[in-house]
Amino acid sequence: MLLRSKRAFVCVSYLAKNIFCKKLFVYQMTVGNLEVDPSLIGKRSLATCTSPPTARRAKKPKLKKYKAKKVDPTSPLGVLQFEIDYLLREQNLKREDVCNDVSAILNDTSTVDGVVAKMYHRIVDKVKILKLSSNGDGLAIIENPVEKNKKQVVIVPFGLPGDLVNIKVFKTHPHHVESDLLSVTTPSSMRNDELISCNYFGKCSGCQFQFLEYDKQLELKRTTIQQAYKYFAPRLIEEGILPDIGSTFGSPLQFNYRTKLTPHFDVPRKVKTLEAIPALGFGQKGRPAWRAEASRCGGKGSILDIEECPIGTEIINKGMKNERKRFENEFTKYKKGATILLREDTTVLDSSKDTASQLKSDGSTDNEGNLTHIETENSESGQKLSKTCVTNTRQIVTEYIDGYTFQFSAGEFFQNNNSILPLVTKYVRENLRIPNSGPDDEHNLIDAYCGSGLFSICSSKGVNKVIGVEISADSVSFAERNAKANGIENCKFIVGKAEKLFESIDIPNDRTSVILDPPRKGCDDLFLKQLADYYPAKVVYISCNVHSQARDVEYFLKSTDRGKDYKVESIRGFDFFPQTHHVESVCVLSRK
Ligand SMILES: C[S@@+](CC[C@H](N)C(=O)[O-])C[C@H]1O[C@@H](n2cnc3c(N)ncnc32)[C@H](O)[C@@H]1O
Repeated sequence: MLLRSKRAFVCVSYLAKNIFCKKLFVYQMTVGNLEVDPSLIGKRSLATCTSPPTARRAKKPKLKKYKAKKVDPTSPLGVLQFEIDYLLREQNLKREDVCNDVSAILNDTSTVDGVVAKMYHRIVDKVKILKLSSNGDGLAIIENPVEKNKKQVVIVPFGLPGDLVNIKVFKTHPHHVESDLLSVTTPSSMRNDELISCNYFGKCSGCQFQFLEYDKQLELKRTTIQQAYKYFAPRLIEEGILPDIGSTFGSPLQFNYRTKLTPHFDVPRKVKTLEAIPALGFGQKGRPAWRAEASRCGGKGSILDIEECPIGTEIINKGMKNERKRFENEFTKYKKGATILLREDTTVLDSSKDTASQLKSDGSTDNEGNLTHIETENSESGQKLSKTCVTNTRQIVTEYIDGYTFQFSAGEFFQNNNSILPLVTKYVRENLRIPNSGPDDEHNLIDAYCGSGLFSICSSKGVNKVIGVEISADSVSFAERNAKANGIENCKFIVGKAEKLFESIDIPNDRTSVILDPPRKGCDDLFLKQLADYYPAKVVYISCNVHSQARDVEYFLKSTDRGKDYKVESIRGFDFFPQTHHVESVCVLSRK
């Protein structure tokens, strides 16, 4: 009866060192209005029982232990730890003020379904969003529902600083909780929901910023870079040796720019044959309720069923439509989940010839088996172009950038927003110049992490020698082919880890600039040490993870033998991914 009325007697067994002296405390609690001795919670887990304790010696319950996963500090979860610390400092709080009793939730063996979890995972009204994380989520401070002297740091996706919101907390971590945004009661001055152009925005994990004016997005990305250097290059900040972070370069296209999308689907384990078509699209971000439009779309699973993506290019969206149709007919063949590749492929058309005869034979086809293509024009050169959508990872894709032709395997790395690439390659080229050099002075380039040769080739004019190094043999073979196809003879490419470069380097360091464009995890210390020993005239470091870039720049300047001889000339962001939180950062280093 008591249980029905949502009242339970919760026994908190306080497992002190001396088990014989174990005291059993009985606390009466009401779900959502708990009266418990807070000093007990947090020390041991809560165990519930429906009958009063007897004199018999209770069996020592096995407690589940919370195991924190090791995270790379420059990964989103790692960066969040810095963001929490900074937020706490601003709010005059300490880590211990916001720690959650995760083991109490883990060991919630209540017969009244998850009593402890229910206390933590509740609706909270009128939450003021204080900050934005680098992941594009709102951050706020709320009361701890169990330990009344404590608070909680809460992550609110789609919450903007200044918003007053209602949320539902659904997951507890040691020093933060996750929530869904239920409604915005008072909007932030930054928020303009009328700008949202996608039905799935607010539910899909792809975009975070569609409700922001573009200038505001660029400003926020600059803040992300500033914060990243604060967290990961504190010595450089303390010494005041970093330049102001420049304004972020915008993307010429703010929608329809992504030349690659990878929708996916899941097949539940143990299902032998699928009976209904699974959702095909992108990951869902929690269970938000703040946008009625989004709530109606995409289904309820962890993968949203997505028909169209406004940041994808036109041909990618056509390809997505074709592949969804094909999936409708073929889904029963799949035993496991999979990812579908959609990659834009471009052909320059000879206007004197028939278009159909110039199209490549492979690519996404419509219901009737006809290759789907669109015809368009290069706004700069006026060339007629045909676009198709490639779905086979091994197929060769062509892109035209800066007047050069690039080919690569559809499944290998290539930048995803070709509208911004001419701006980026120009900026990199200009910043590679060695100060006080004349046009006839020797100038060489090293392109570490060169992929299929984008920066090597776009910077090769007027340069004596370019050496690219790249771990993927496939990408290197394309880099070689691309140099040849563009009539470039001064580029040489090496397969291997970036540091392999220094094994047999034959170009003078004083006349050499280095391009670094590593993957998200950044450069290895070994590579940075060898780079400093090589002592190049300039370094241009391009990064898709400004946090690992900041860490590497501090390491290079402060922990390598010759790093102290360098200064940071400039740091600027490039917005490769409008509407999302991502930002690319370019840092230029030169000798003092
Ligand atoms: C961000 S991509 C840049 C590629 C190229 N600069 C571009 O813009 O197309 C990073 C590249 O580094 C390569 N890579 C990853 N780890 C590497 C390593 N240890 N040494 C050399 N290359 C590596 C990847 O295969 C990938 O092509």
